[in-house]
Amino acid sequence: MFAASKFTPTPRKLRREKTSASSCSSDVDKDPVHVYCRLRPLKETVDAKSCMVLSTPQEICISSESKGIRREMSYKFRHIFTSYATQKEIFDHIGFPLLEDLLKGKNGLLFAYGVTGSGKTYTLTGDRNNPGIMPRCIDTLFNSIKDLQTPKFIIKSDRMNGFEIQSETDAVQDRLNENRLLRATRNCRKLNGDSSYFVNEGTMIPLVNQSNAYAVFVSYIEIYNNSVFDLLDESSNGKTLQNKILREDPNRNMYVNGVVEVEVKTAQEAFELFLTGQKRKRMAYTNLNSESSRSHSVFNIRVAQLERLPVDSDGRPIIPETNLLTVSQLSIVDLAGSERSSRTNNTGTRLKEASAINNSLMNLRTCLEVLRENQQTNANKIVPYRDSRLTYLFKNYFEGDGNVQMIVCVHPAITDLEENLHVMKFAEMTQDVKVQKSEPKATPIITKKTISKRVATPAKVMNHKTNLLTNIPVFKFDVNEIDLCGSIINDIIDVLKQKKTKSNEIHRVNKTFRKRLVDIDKECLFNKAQIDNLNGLLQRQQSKTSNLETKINLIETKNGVLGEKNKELNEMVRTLQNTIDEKDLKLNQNLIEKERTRQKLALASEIMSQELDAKLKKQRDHLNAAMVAKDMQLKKVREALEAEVTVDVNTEVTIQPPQTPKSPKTQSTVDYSKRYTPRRRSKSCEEKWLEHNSIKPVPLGTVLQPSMKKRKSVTKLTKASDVTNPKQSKYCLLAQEQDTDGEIETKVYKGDIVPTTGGGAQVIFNDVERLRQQSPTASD
Ligand SMILES: Nc1ncnc2c1ncn2[C@@H]1O[C@H](COP(=O)(O)OP(=O)(O)OP(=O)(O)O)[C@@H](O)[C@H]1O
Repeated sequence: MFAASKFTPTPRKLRREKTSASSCSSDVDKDPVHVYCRLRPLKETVDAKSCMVLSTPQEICISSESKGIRREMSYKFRHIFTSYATQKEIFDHIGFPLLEDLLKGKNGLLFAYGVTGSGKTYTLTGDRNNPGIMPRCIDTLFNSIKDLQTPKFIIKSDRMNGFEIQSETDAVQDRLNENRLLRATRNCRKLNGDSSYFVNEGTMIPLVNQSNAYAVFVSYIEIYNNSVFDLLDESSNGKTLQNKILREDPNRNMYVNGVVEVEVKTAQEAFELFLTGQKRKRMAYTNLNSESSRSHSVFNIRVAQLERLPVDSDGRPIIPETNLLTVSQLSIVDLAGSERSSRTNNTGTRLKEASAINNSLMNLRTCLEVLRENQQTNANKIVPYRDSRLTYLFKNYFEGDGNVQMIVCVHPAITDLEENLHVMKFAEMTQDVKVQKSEPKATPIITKKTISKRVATPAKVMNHKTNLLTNIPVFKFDVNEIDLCGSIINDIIDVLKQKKTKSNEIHRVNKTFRKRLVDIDKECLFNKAQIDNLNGLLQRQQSKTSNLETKINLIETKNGVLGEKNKELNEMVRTLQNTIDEKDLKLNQNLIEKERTRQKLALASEIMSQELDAKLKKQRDHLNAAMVAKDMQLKKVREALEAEVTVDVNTEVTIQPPQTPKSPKTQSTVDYSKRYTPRRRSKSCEEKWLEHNSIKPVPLGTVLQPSMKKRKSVTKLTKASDVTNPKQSKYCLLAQEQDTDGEIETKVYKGDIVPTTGGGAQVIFNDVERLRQQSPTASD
């Protein structure tokens, strides 16, 4: 980006010497940074009054009142433009001198600084009706060099801050290529008539060196979020612009690597390019400016000057093998406005942009402060140019390779006061910084290719010879040694041949070297992109690894805790296992014991069952015998009853149900003891007696009589139903006999009639009453 010429690298050492020399040089060789101030008209929407008054064209007075305290401050600048100042006035004061210097081969830097919306873009660019400094510079430049321009592509940018001079043949070839490209792609560089900024007021620089041929190149870059982008880069094809890197050339001049530098031959072409770049520039709506620049933009105009080329008989230029090339550059920088987020209320992307803008402006301020301190106190502090792209790109200017000018734009409303005070303070301080006066530097350049045979003319040959004959050894000869002339001429021819061969060889080597350099540069870019990718990958991997490590640590800690728990549980399991084993053992023992007991019981039960069987058999036999005896007795009782014989009352007559021997094996076992349990009749139930008398009983004649309310008296039991009648529940048998005294004794045998299962009944005697009459007179 900075003026430089190839093939004449200044060693770093020399450069350092120069820097130190410059620092020691007297103030006569230095120029202070020229700072101008421009007040813009008050915004219509703001009803605030202006808080600034011009005391003189160089001094501005700012008054403010806060909390009842009135403050007044004044700032001095090289010149202050009021809000009535026209764009032309501004150009005449600032742009014109810069342009003059540019055509004299001197570099210049003009930057506009100020709060957002203060009129920086307006001042530098302007609008259709009021073109700013930049379009006026372009216009004036082309007005001045109109007929002094080199044919296109004679001087060609190598995109590494250098230029090369081409032969006319190569230039023609390039021109054809360009035309072909324009036709094929309808490139936006093709003139489309949009000359929004085109002004032609005919302004010209008067004393332009007429013996030089000029070539003008423009480039347009922006620094957005501290990254550099080429606004004329057509390769982006509407996609996102590629981030460019800043480099130092062999002369330690900063430049944007690979930036597109377009050679323009008319002002209109330059405007077209500017508009193309402007469309790509990042602008956005903010609370304070509807079209706020979100980046710093730099429009570069480079002028390359060659000694005027001779022309052949056809009027075509004759390109010498070497020539002095002077390159100068004017950088017009539209800084993004400083802004306070409290006023803009920016968020998201806008806020990020604002932060990048403020950071780079702050760094610009720091650099200038350090520079001033170094100059004023002879200190040797490091100027932090590298901290932001903006300052790094322009470091050469501040170190003395160009004229630096600043225009401070101010909106004089009270609302902007606080921010304006900061701006003014900085601007005033900047004036104290002194910059080495820049001098034009002409660099010898070797033509890229040998002169085309087609354009060779005697004039050219002469020129060619003149160049080649420099540094040729001097051959002296005497007229007496005229014979030697032939050999001397041969020697001269040899030397010339050698020189030409060498020159050709150098050119070839040079060409190869340059090609290699370009390749290396491309490789470097590619490698850089790859390194960036790899770095990104590495960072991602590193963050992944650290995440994983954290996870592993956590897992290990958990694992340790779980291991401890596991140990405890294992211990518990072992204890429980032991308990289970012990219990199992006991259980087994119990089972064995139980089995033994069961076997014993089975044996005992077998024995008992045998014994019981034997006893049962014995009892059954006994009962059978008893049954037989009973049956016999009953038979006798029946016979006795039937024969109306007196029953032996002492014998209890019981009709037993038939007894079946109990056998455990017989299923139809009947529990007769239960079945034949005498049923007790309810006492409330009235008892009915069956009174069994003799045919003619003797009257009882006793005071007490047997208690039988209801009775049925019979003398003979003829049929079973006499007894089984269910209404009768009591039976009594009256028996009378005479004792030894001749007294009649009546015995009443009482019993319950109990029904039997066979449908019969049995009488169970349970009471005997003896009734007897005794005379009180009878002797005992
Ligand atoms: N001197 C002036 N005369 C008339 N209009 C002006 C002047 N200065 C600025 N303006 C107008 O003010 C508005 C904001 O100006 P401009 O865009 O130049 O501000 P800026 O400082 O570049 O802002 P930012 O830093 O946000 O990009 C524009 O509409 C512009 O036309």
